[in-house]
Amino acid sequence: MTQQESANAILVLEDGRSFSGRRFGAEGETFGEAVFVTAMSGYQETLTDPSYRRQVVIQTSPHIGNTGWNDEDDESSRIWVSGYVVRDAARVASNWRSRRSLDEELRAQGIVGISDIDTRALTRHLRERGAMRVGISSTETNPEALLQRVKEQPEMTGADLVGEVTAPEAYVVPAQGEKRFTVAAIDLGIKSMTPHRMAERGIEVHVLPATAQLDEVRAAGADGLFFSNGPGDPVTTDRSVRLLTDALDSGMPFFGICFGNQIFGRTLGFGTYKLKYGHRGINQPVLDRSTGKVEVTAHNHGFAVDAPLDRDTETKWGSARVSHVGLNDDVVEGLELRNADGELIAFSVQYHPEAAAGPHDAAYLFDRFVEVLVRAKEENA
Ligand SMILES: NC(=O)CC[C@H](N)C(=O)O
Repeated sequence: MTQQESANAILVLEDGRSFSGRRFGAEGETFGEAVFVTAMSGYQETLTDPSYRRQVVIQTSPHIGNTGWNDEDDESSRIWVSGYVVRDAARVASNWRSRRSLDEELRAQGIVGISDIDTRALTRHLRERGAMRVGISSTETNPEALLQRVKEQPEMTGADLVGEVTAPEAYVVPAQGEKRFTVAAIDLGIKSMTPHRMAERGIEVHVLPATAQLDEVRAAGADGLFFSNGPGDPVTTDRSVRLLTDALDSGMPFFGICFGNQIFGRTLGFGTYKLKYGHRGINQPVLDRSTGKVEVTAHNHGFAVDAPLDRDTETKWGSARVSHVGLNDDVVEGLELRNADGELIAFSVQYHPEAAAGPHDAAYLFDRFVEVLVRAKEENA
């Protein structure tokens, strides 16, 4: 079916604003939190990122689908977004790795989308009013009726979604080359590039379900603990805060990404809050305050840590501080914890050094983790 022949569809925001467009992907009706992504490439990685669970993703880049869908770039076993919104869906997929079109993949996975929407107007609306619930339907023609159902949907604030995305069983990603360390990576919605980046550095990664506690981390023979990205509100992560507290009490090195940064923040005693519309894209500038370098980074977060930028915070493990700051809005983008000797023992970033998709400026953070593991091993030897 060509785009011209495809059926009409509607999109309705919870504040009543509506748009009409065309069905894209599966036919049907879907709901979620409306969020916009500014990346101009990497839609396959975006769609398969488990952190987008229960979110309807709007691409600000106007042409989507040009490179089709391949068998290599998935960041997990499936598409997780609850809906997909684009301006102009590519009619022809053209790439040597493409196996099928984006529309075919969305349909095969039952993902409802909409195209031919004024995504610029929609994004400006969300920037002004903030992220909100949305519905998309190719079966309903009455926006008022869809609006009623949008208002019945749960909000993202308070949402506990990790149980819907975590691995049911533990699995191992082997180290590449000589094995130097073992790390237990708690799967809160992990992207496959993350264990890959560690494996490239000689780390054997034991990916554990989100329910894992310290005895399971120990049983894996872990030299260090890692917390992944993940969907939902960080206030729902008490179980993970307990695990991280136990791990830090036992002197275990820690590294966290995104949701992992928010959980580290809570463990250090900081609060979290919801951003007006979040950071989602692959060209967000961040300052590493320890080196003064600016890096261009991949982001996907709707919540952030509330920690002071101008002073250190004393904890029972040592001194905590904000290590990275977003240069667009001064949002906390990283945290670090140093012991009484000033040595780094645990750290995290709010953004995505695994960079799938995105620039590789922040890859040094995996090397930083290796340095922390090396020192901890030397001290325990
Ligand atoms: N990618 C992530 O880990 C996102 C963390 C959290 N769900 C947020 O929206 O801020």
